Amino acid sequence: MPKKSNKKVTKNTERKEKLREFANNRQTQTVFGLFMLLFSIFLFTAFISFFFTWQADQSTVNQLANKAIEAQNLLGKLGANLSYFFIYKGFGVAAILIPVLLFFTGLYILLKIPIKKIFKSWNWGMLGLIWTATTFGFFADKNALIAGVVGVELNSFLIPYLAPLGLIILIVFGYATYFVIRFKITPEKIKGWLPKKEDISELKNSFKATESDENLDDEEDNKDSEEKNTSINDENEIIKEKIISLDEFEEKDQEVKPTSTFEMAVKNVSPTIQNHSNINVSKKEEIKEELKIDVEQVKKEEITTSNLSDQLVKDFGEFDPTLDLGNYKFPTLNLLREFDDSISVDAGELEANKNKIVDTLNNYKIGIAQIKATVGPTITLYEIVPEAGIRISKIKNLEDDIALSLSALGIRIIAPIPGKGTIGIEVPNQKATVVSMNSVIASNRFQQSKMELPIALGKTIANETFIFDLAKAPHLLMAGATGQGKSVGLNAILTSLLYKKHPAEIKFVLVDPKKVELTLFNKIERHYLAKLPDTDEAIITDTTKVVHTLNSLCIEMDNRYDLLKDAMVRNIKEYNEKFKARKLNPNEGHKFLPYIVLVIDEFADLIMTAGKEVETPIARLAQLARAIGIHLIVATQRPSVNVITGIIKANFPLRIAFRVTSKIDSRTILDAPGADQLIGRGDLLISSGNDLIRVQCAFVDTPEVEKITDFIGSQRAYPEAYQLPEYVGEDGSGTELDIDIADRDKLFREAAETIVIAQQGSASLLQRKLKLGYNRAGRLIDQLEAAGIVGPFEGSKARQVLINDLASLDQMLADEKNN
Ligand SMILES: Nc1ncnc2c1ncn2[C@@H]1O[C@H](COP(=O)(O)OP(=O)(O)OP(=O)(O)O)[C@@H](O)[C@H]1O
Repeated sequence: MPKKSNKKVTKNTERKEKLREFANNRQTQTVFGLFMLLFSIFLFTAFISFFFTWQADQSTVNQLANKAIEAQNLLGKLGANLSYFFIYKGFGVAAILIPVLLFFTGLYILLKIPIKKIFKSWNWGMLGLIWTATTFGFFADKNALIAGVVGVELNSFLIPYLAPLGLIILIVFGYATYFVIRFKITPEKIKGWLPKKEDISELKNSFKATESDENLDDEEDNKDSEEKNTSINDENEIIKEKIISLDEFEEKDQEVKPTSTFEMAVKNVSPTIQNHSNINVSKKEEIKEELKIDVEQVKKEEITTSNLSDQLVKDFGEFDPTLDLGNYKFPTLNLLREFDDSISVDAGELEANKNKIVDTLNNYKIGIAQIKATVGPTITLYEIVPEAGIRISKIKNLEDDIALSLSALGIRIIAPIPGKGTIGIEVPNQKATVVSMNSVIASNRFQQSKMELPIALGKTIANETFIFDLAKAPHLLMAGATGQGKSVGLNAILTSLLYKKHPAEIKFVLVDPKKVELTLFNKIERHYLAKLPDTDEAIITDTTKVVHTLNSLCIEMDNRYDLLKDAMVRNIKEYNEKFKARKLNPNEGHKFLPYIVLVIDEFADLIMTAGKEVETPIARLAQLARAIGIHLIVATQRPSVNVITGIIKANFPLRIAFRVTSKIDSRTILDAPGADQLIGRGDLLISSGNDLIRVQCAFVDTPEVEKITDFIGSQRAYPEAYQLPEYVGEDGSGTELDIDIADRDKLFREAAETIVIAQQGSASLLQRKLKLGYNRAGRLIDQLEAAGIVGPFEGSKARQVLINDLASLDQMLADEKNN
């Protein structure tokens, strides 16, 4: 029962919410406002017309449906009937107020004047209606056309109680109250409208400017003649002079500055002032009292309680970036395969391993006080507490001996386990359990995570789902020997993001030199991928394009920083929040910024072919892009120092190592050994700063990725992939060809011969044969294309060579020279 009532309540609130949305919609308001406006004009016309045609139209009353009857009213039968209802049956002449009120209501709605004002007008309007009807009823001798039934009835009701005189008093009181409250008319205000005494005296004063001193003196003399002697009078004269000039000084608002004579006078009279100060002060007060200040009523400035952005949010709600693909459905869990995730390590295996560990250690005289096993999906962690006085390094040195006695690969000793005070020995299970992508995606940890870019990588040794936030990472470096699970790991990362982020919130830039690993994601190009303008494929497989894309991302980064600076925020999260709250104007170039995740598979290959050209923009992005939402995931097979250079390493604090072949490789990636002792098949170590965590990567295979990309790809998409800013190479090689013969590279002829001999139009051939850098080789190919020696760019295929042999080439170049 309570559930049912809860449902009812939520339904009701939903309905109310929808109604409120509808009412707040600006279109609804405009239509309603217009209707009010026009309806008021309709009523007004009908009412006026009614006063002239009411007699003729009497037959139409209540005969709306009767077609035989015609109305004289300008607005037909409906006008006649409405007028009859409002005027005759209602308020008489006062009913004119109704269209007036409707008119202002419509106007208020159209101009978005707060609803409070509309209610206020109607309150006063209704009061005015009743009162006017009552007044007309009284004076028009209960004529229903003038006073309406309401006016007549009110009169009939009130007169027996108040008698006509009482009613008049009541009516007058009513009007007076109306004016006092509505227009704030108070006795002071009325007094203020009358000409003031002070004004008159001021006028007089101005006429008698010169005489005023004497007059004042005379008055004083009369009043004080008995008390004061002549000397006082003389002194008073001087004092008066001072007072008047002081008043003038005050009146003229400092127009007249105290002059030296004035100062002199003050000095001269000062002793007398002291003697007769009482008289002088009271006189001054008298004069001052007469000059009362008329304080002008300052109109209260209208203020709005909400600013523009709040108003916009109120009217249209927060900006919703997902609205363009409002019906987008996130991939469902059933697209991912379910495995039997239950870990089955039999007790015998655990006991046997325990005994072997204890025996091996005993052989080296290491006593164990305690041993505990934690069973994970692929390995079991045996935590041992050695007896007091045993050196940890002694156990660490026995790694190989323990591995030998357990006759198992991938034994790793963690001595001590950070924060635990025990020594860990990781022993692979005989039967590893596959961690399904389904289980990690379905885990509460992932589903309820509030991270910006949550990634469910797999399960830890304690069989807990391991999640990290790519936004905080902020870049990820992955390395591992071939066949150890890197591609699966990349797919797991991409899948996690696809399950959590709407296409409006994230875009991927995928670089796949192997051309086969990420092709499945082509299906979601228009949903999730970003690409350079005027390129066909969103997934980048060609080194030139990689360089252009990386530089384009750098431009995007700079643009985004400009936007952030404009918006006065520090990172993309704050920026997007501000944009959603409609505090940033799209007309000033602001837009919702999706996260951009750049995934590079096979980084080693890129460094080999393009060297500095990729390293520099990658380092720039890695250093600066974290705040503006561009994150890098770089994977490589070859974790050698010339691939993972110092500068790259320094900017990729989060690193994942799958199994590698040597300790040196492990150190290159993780700055620690251990990756060489992993067992492969998705067994990985992830390091962020000092911590090394062993995780079994979730397994997602190609059919699953295909199902997910099919699911997303079949839905409505954006018209095109997210466009990255255009990048034109320093030499313009991004778009244009070098046509001018004079600008040709010195090695042009040599390059042409190499290409013609090999009959293969590729930049890498030139790089190898002529020992050139990628840039120069690329430029040469462009020049060869402009000269008509090689054909246009054909994606992954080498360019066609248009000259068959050296003789034809010589001929062609000679012709070119002659021309
Ligand atoms: N998490 C995992 N769980 C179980 N098996 C895995 C896992 N990851 C990888 N494997 C197994 O390892 C094989 C190779 O994985 P993957 O293709 O990802 O390796 P790779 O490192 O990308 O290799 P290459 O560099 O040659 O592309 C997979 O076909 C799969 O059988």
